[in-house]
Amino acid sequence: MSGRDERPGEGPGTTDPRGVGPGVERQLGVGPAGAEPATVRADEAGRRPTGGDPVRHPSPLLDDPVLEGRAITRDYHVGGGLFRGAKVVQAVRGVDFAVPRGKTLAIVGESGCGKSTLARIITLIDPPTSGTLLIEGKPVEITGRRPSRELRSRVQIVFQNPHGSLNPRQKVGHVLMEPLELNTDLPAAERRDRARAMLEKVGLLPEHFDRYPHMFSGGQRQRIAIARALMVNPSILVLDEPVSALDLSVQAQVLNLLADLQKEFGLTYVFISHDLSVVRHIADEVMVMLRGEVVERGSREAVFADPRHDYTRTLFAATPVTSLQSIRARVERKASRRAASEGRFHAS
Ligand SMILES: Nc1ncnc2c1ncn2[C@@H]1O[C@H](COP(=O)(O)OP(=O)(O)OP(=O)(O)O)[C@@H](O)[C@H]1O
Repeated sequence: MSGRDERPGEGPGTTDPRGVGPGVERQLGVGPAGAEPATVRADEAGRRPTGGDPVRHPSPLLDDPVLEGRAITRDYHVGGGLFRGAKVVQAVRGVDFAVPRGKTLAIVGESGCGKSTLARIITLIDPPTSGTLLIEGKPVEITGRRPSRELRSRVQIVFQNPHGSLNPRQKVGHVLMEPLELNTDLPAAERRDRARAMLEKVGLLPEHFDRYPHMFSGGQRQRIAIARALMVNPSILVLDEPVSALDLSVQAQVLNLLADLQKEFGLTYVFISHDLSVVRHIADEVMVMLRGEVVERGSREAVFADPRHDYTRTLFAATPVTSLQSIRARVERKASRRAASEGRFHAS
């Protein structure tokens, strides 16, 4: 999704990474003359609102959801000053979703459609302006108070950029143990054991505990970020473009790892991506967003086989959907071309 880096250590309960947290927003909310803020859609390029009900394909996945959103809306108040009212940007509008345990909901849509905003709401970083978020069947209160430690540990997030999301000054062991320090009362020895075991779960080695993030490749760093997210035993993982900063062959490895971890821990994923090849590989359910609203939703098979909303069709037409096998084949072709040209170089 966005190319921006998330700050290290950011997690549930912190303010918005762009610096407009709920507190600041409240200050911006009312202009001096008490005028109502002007309300605009997230997209201000003069395009028409989408309107209408979203296309809903029949979905077998909606029973017993572990994560549910009902009519979630998020407004941001921007601009304004002493003599001007703030403008309200509706980043997310009336969004409903439901994901059962152990399944993957993919959220797709172009830049600015509200994917990150929704991710921050689901991970309890940012409260919705209205609507209800339910985690494991329990509604999350929007009271302005920080959600409980227990609740925050149920949902964790992995960001796009493994370089930006790991503190370069902290050893991997520290990076992994930090969420346990913040969210649990586990003794230090147990925290260490759990961190070493988690490194193995994500395909790294226990001795990597004492190394620094810069000593790892991009794919390995994303494995570290995944391990950190799993340290507090979450039931839901929000994966915000988790492989888009990686090379194609590494993408496949990380996606396979995510699939294995999902099976092993019964994890529920919310997978945010603009890459339809990846979505086709990993999603059970697909939700297409446009300008803050859901325009189409359904099982992966239904949405890919029969996209009904004009926007979904345009999105699919603009992005050729390739299978992971064909990505791997492309990578292998590239590698063998490289090997052949190196051979020529050495022969000359
Ligand atoms: N903190 C904020 N303050 C003001 N406006 C914001 C804020 N966060 C998001 N927005 C606006 O809300 C809309 C949705 O943004 P969001 O980042 O959720 O979209 P996105 O689909 O994740 O886009 P991208 O893929 O580019 O990150 C955009 O118009 C954006 O400018």
